[in-house]
Parts: sequence; structure tokens; C-alpha cells
Amino acid sequence: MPEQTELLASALAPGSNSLTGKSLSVTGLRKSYSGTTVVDGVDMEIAAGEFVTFLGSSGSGKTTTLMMLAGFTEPDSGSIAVDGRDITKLNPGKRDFGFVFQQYLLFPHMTVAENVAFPLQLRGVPKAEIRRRVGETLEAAGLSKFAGRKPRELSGGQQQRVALCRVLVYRPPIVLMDEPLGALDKKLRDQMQTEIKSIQRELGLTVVYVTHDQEEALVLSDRIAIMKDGRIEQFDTPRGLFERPRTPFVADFLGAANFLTGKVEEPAADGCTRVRLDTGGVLTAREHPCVPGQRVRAAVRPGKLRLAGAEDSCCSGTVETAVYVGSLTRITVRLDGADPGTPPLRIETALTPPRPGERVCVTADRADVSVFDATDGG
Ligand SMILES: Nc1ncnc2c1ncn2[C@@H]1O[C@H](COP(=O)(O)OP(=O)(O)OP(=O)(O)O)[C@@H](O)[C@H]1O
Repeated sequence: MPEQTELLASALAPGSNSLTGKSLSVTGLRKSYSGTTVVDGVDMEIAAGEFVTFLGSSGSGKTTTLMMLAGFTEPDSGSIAVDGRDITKLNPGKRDFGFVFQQYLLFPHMTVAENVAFPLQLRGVPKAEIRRRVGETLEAAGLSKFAGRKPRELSGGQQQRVALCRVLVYRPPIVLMDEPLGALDKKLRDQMQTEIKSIQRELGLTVVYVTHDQEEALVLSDRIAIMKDGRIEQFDTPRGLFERPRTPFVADFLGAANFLTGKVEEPAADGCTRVRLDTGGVLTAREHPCVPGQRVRAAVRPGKLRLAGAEDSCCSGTVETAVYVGSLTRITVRLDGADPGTPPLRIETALTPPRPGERVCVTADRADVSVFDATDGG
């Protein structure tokens, strides 16, 4: 399949109007419905050729934001610019964006070839040129033998590939995709992710993508905008989001963090923040803007908590469960002195795991500990 992807990219390349993507600039975008704000001041700069994903739970405003970029939904305020040109008032057809949605929205009465030809006809491309470009695109996508079929005679993956061809055939500089792989099974989704990513890279397209699937966002994106209640909580690279979450929500949303409450100790010479945990024991974090005595929550991902060696300062507790899930074991540990109402710590380890009932001491490297003010919700 990678070969096919390269073919598709090269079939689209010759004679292209706009081979590379364009930049997108979004400022203060807002939208309310019946007095309820659903998009609440979205600002972002997307570089030409960048793959950006809106990731968030249902109702967080991802689709509404994308629809405003597309021009299908009118913003209450804010502006959108492509390569510095304001397009906020431009109607969708004039924006020359490509759209791919979860529902493939292929025309059911048209054949595959007619579906792919449609955007070229709209743009007044001469007939011979249409025939050539449709043929090349279908060939490269491995769809030539289905050219005469109607969409209902294709599988979900094939239909989605046709939908992708129908967009790429007219080479839009910016492609907007809303859960395009949502209807496909896992294996096909993985395969299509690879294809979409390769085509985007090969052609240098700017892609703005919507999903609620974390793994998909991490695989595809140069940067991810984590959305909550109509706002961007953090817009960063996958690594940045994982390693430097700016809010407890982001820490928990990506990779389900453990939260431990405590109080910041007097600063030490190394500039690190030491948190004396309510359960006893100390966790050290890299520098955070905290003051001594401040009540905080320290966040650590399950894969970053580890069972301490003799030399570590650590937090003692008892293993409650240990479940082997293939390449690693998921352990839960109840810390000594933990409030019975609080959930146990979740730890993932590839090492030989302890057994339920065993006493352990838990710690984390300072680079893996994030600290938030205790009143910072999320
Ligand atoms: N046309 C509309 N009229 C009224 N409310 C709307 C309209 N469109 C969206 N909403 C509301 O705006 C909020 C955000 O919706 P949106 O579809 O943008 O969220 P989303 O993050 O894409 O969610 P999902 O992942 O479920 O698609 C929701 O509460 C939704 O009910």
C-alpha cells in the first residue's frame, strides 16, 4: 500500500495548480447557539504543509470550528486568513478547500469515475483533461477496476478512498477532514491513516483534521489542538502535550494521569519543585512556577510511575491488582495513608511485576512529574 500512496501522490503532481499547502490564520473565532457559546475564542496559526488535529471529547466544539473554517457555518466574530488573505466572508465554494467527512457523501447515482470527475467539471476543466486526471488518480489509488461501479457496490474503505480521490484530484491547498475514518474498522483505519499521512507529506498539503481518537491524532499530526468547552486548552506537538501538559485536563485527557495532592516544600538549590504528598513521601518535579506551601496536584502518567529501587525516595503502598496485557502489566497500588475514596495509582511496567498484596515503593523521574495548582480544575 505505501507504493500505491506514492503513486497517488505522483499522479496528482504533474501540472498541479497548487502543489503545496497554504497557511491558515485563525483569530478570535466565536460561535453561540441560542445563547450558549460553543466555540469561545479560538486562535491559531497553522503553517503551510502542516497537519493539525482538533482533538477533544464530544461537544467540545471541534466540528463547529472546522465548519467555520470551511465557510459552512458563519462565525459570530473572529477572522480566518489563508496565506494572509482574509477569507472570513468568502463563501465555501470560493475558498477552494477540500473536505472529507465521515459520511463519504459520494453521489449514489454516479459511478466512481463520475464522482471523482465532479469537482473538475465544477471548475470547468476540459473534458479530455478530466478523463486523464480521473484515470490517473483512480489508477494510483488502486480503484481503476471499480471506475464503473456505484458507491453502494464498494466496501467502506473503498468508498472512503474514492472520497479522498475526489478531493485530491483538484489539488486543494488546504484539506479539512472531519472524522474521515470513523466508520472503518481498526485495521482499515490504521492503513488509511498511513495513506493519508503519506499523501499529505508528499504533496505538502495543509490538513486540518477532527477526531476524538487519541491514537489517530498522535499518529497523524504535527500539532494537536486539545479542545474543551469551545476553547483550545493546549496547541502543541504530540511530544509537547505528553511531556509538558499545561493543564490537568490535558495531562489526564492524553494518557490518563495519576494525580497526587500535596504541598510544595522550600526550594532546593537545584531549582526543582519538591512536593510533600498528603500520603507521605516526596515527589520531585522539574521547575514549575510554584511557591513554598502552595497546595498542588502532581500528575504522573501510568507508564512513568515506577517501582523504586533502594536508593530512591519514594511513596510506599500495597499492590491491589496486577493484570498482564501483552507487552506490559497494569498494576494498581494503594498508597499508605491514601483516602479510601481516592482511586489507586495506576502503573504500567514491562518489568517483572509484583503480585497483589506485595509491599512496594513508588516514584517517578522529575522530568515526568507535572505540577498544577490544587484549585486548577480539569
Ligand atoms: N446547529 C446547531 N445548533 C445548535 N447547537 C449546535 C449546533 N451545532 C452544534 N451545536 C452544539 O455545539 C456544541 C459543539 O458541537 P460540535 O459538533 O462542534 O462538537 P464536537 O466537538 O465536534 O463533538 P462530536 O465529537 O460529538 O462531533 C454541542 O453542544 C452541539 O450540541
